Amino acid sequence: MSVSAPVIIRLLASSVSVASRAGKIVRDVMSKGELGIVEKGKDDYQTEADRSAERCIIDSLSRQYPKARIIGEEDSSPNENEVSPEWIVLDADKEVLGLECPASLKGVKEEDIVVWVDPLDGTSEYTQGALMLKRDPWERWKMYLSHPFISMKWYLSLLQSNFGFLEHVTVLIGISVNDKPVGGVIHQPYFKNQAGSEVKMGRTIWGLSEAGVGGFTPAPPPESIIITTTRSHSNPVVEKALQVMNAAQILRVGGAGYKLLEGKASVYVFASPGCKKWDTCAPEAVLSAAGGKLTDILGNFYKYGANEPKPNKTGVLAAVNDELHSYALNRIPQDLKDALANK
Ligand SMILES: Nc1ncnc2c1ncn2[C@@H]1O[C@H](COP(=O)(O)O)[C@@H](O)[C@H]1OP(=O)(O)O
Ligand SMILES: [Mg+2]
Ligand SMILES: [Mg+2]
Ligand SMILES: [Mg+2]
Repeated sequence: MSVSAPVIIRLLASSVSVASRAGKIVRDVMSKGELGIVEKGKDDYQTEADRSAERCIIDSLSRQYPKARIIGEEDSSPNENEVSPEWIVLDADKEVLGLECPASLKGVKEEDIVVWVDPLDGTSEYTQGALMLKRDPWERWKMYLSHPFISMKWYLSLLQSNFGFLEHVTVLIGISVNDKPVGGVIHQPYFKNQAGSEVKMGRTIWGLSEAGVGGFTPAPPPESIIITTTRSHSNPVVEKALQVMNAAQILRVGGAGYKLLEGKASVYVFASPGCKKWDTCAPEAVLSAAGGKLTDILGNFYKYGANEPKPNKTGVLAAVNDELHSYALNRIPQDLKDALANK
């Protein structure tokens, strides 16, 4: 790797490479079928894929950037014996390495950086996707019975969804400096790239403040207001904030990363706690590098320093540009904003 490139560029390039490897781990765990689901809290689950992908990312990055602070959702403490050597990725994406570093980021030191890692965003959709890979209806029913958190309504909607919701799953690596997300990687393990008759799985998107985005072409915003929101963590306040938007359509999809990428919506509204710093750091970096804005429901930016609280207590409001962000912010009633702020 070019040691002359500024550390932000090198770290972003390393993150692009390791995110793809983590995506392969996510697919491999699914293919094996042993998900190892652990309940961390209400509506909050972890699988073998979350744990292994996190070890792959944190071990790979911390070996190369020991002075950066790296925080992962799953809190898996490094244990040399358990890390498979194939999970250590030391190469770096060539396209990102060749980027011109913005002047404001050239002087950033490794110790100034905080990295927020969500090894698998969209865990609900991932576990539900596993059901759909069971072709035998009896096997599928038995697996459903071992997923006590999937309601019958969801099970029926899954049966209609054909491939389940695996496409909503992403791997998120967000890079912050001075509390601000400046670089982000969003990898989609289940994105299908059609090359002739061959299908290659996986796509990686990156964004760097003042430099732009790569790995995809941001679509122009739809002409009418299309909102995206949670499909698995809704409640009456979340619904109230959606009703006031006067939207032409509401798309309910899983994961924080996928909502920002989907391209079909222009605003993301989630008036509830639940998302954490690792859910929003990478998406905020990519969105803002593409000209968008992500704040809480009150219009304040979250801070991404290592000692900041992890939960995004006051929800998420994101839009593809400032104008739509202001529109959505002004529509949310003050009493709803106050209720979230005082929770
Ligand atoms: N109540 C919650 N408990 C735990 N995680 C949540 C909660 N609400 C949101 N999240 C996280 O934010 C992501 C986006 O939310 P949603 O899919 O509901 O729109 C989820 O995929 C989940 O990330 P993760 O899957 O990494 O645990
Ligand atoms: Mg989780
Ligand atoms: Mg997440
Ligand atoms: Mg996660």
